[in-house]
Amino acid sequence: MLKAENLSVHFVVRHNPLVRLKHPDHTIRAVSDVSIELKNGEILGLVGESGSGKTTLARALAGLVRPSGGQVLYRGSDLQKMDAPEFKKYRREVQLILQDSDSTLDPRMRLVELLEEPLKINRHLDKAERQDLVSAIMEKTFIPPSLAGRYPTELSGGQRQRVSLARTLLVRPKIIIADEPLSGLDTILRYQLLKLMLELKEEYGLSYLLISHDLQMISSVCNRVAVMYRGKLVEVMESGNMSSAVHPYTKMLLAGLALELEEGHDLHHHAEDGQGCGFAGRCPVHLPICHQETPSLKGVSENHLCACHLA
Ligand SMILES: Nc1ncnc2c1ncn2[C@@H]1O[C@H](COP(=O)(O)OP(=O)(O)OP(=O)(O)O)[C@@H](O)[C@H]1O
Repeated sequence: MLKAENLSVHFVVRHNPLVRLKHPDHTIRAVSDVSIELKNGEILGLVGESGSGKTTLARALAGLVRPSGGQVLYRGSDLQKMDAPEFKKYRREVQLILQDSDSTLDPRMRLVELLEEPLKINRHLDKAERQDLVSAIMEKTFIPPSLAGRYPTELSGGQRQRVSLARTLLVRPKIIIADEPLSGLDTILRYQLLKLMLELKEEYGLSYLLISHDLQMISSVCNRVAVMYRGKLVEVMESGNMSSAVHPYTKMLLAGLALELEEGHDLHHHAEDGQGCGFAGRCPVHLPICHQETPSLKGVSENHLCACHLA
């Protein structure tokens, strides 16, 4: 349904001496040669530590960042070749919810206005019809009517995330890309929001790309999980099969170890800046070849891909 084919997104940063030090060609390779498909009705999880390129990949899939190489295909159509009406439809059908809902909600608008806004932009409805839809979505997303007149700063983090979800649903998307939708929420609120998202998936016929640092949470709700490290996919597998993870980085994530970084570890140094596997320097089982050749993502069993020389 939504496909990245050999997708790369590079940022050229000319005036930052620190970037120049780490990337002599001034280029940060945030996403490098990524191929993955979100299938119709699927919940696909994307995990990886900070700086691994998850948000950049999400933004490219949502049409917000132009790829440096490769393609994004939506129902077989190349995003770069869509005309304006096609692209507008695409932007409506593929919605991105960001981790920081505070920045996407206009602080000058009351909750009810925030919910009416996407209906004004995307649909030709009169005031009464808009109000009916707003009331219905508030009920579905458990936003009490008593909050209708509040501003975003007068809402809790969990309420703001539900408002973001409600705004997104009002434009009737087919795909929701949710970038850390649960971050900043306590355990109970995380569980409630996740449960709500899953219930609404069936009702609205949605497919989800869920992005998170939290492999445990992601694997408990997703059909498949893609693991990203330094701009590349290192493993893609069915989430029911996580115990057969092969890549040493996925194993570290599963053991809850990978986010425990050694002091001075450079998260933002990307694999393509040197030769070999980007994980070799941290890998407990690396071989000489890991420092010489970049492993490609290849099938290790049915529906299971891994980029590791040892796989
Ligand atoms: N607009 C930009 N200009 C320059 N570099 C960027 C830009 N956006 C992202 N980057 C860099 O690209 C790399 C990947 O960033 P990205 O935000 O995609 O990672 P992430 O995995 O989503 O991280 P986090 O989990 O912290 O959100 C990082 O090195 C980041 O500094």
